[in-house]
Amino acid sequence: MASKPYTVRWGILATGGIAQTFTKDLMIDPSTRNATDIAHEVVAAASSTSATRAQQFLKECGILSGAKAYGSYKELATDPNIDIIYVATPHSHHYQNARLCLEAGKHVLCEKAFTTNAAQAKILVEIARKKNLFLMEAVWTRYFPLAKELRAMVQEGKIGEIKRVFADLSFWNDVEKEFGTQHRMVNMDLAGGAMLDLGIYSITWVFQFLYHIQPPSERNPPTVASSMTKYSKTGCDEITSIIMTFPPSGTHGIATTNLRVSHDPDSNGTAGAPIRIQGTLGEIQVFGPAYRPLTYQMIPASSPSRGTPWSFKHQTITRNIPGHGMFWEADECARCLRDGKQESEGMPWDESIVIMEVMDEVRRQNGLKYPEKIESTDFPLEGF
Ligand SMILES: NC(=O)C1=CN([C@@H]2O[C@H](COP(=O)(O)OP(=O)(O)OC[C@H]3O[C@@H](n4cnc5c(N)ncnc54)[C@H](OP(=O)(O)O)[C@@H]3O)[C@@H](O)[C@H]2O)C=CC1
Ligand SMILES: O=C1OC[C@@H](O)[C@H](O)[C@H]1O
Repeated sequence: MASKPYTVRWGILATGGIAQTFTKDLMIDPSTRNATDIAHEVVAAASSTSATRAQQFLKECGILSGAKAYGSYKELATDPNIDIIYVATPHSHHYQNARLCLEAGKHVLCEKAFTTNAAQAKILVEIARKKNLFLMEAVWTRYFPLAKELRAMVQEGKIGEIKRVFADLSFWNDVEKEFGTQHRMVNMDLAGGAMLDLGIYSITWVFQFLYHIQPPSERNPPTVASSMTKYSKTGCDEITSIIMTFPPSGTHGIATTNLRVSHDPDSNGTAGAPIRIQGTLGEIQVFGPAYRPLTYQMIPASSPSRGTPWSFKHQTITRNIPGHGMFWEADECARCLRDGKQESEGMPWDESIVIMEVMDEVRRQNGLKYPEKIESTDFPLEGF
């Protein structure tokens, strides 16, 4: 007889767009993705606005009874019936909100970008370590079966020695009209800007191959060269391009993001791959927005002078998703809790910190500072 699934009780902190997408994904029967060992239950949600808003959120997510609705994040953090809290506030608030939950003894899954800077990330990790709690940055893309499959393929040398990764996540926005000055995408008080919101996915694609799957002795932080163009109305970055060089191999990762032109200009994925993983035997191209990869193409290297080694077949593979795809990271959290792990192998603490350090360095090189209050490591602060 099959054993009972390990059930995790979730609390949802904030009621915005991604909180809703994530919560709806949690409600999908795990067996639809062949997961029978774990299960999820949403037991509470909190809104900083009001308990009524939290109640409405639960209803919108299809949770009609049983779950608690709180009008403050503190009440959620101290609810003894919750195992893990999903933090879904703007970047500016992650440090304060995740720390609130950790200090109250809760495991935490915190949206990307993890914090506004590496100093804040290090403190969260230290608290989790000392309190024996699970903590993970919600880089959901890494838990897609497609991403895992590609990491395994590249690690086993399928495309030869890896030399370079290009990754872009950019959207054709009418920035002034769509975001104005207050939207979280451009608001400096909310740590807005292209890099922390979108560029982090480009960086994560580079890191998966040039850092994460490297042998431990060769897993080193990259040197960084970068350029940023600022949005004249708020001063956040609207275009950021980063070249990372990873020692000792000297491989290059080029991560780009842009709020004014798209990685997918015709909106149907036919204009070229936003992600290219290049090895000495060929390359893998990944299609779909960098956060939600759906299709990849394997292209063996070939040239008139060197011929075609045909180490693998030219092929295009699409992996369909039974939902939005955020449940895979939630499943990972459940398995880590079940197995007593404090961090996830797919997005380890050290890597979240190194990525925050890369983004700190890019901001330093380009003179981008967020307001002192949201870069502060003081806790607790008024207004969060
Ligand atoms: N993984 C993914 O695919 C995605 C991740 N994200 C990440 O999720 C986070 C939230 O993004 P998103 O859901 O789009 O944002 P929204 O603006 O839709 O929601 C943010 C929520 O945070 C709460 N909040 C608390 N304080 C503030 C404040 N001062 N200003 C605004 N909101 C506040 C609010 O909920 P309440 O009033 O209930 O407290 C609000 O609804 C970001 O870190 C973003 O990078 C975003 C989109 C996709
Ligand atoms: O994480 C994200 O992915 C989807 C984007 O549209 C969103 O702005 C970003 O926060």
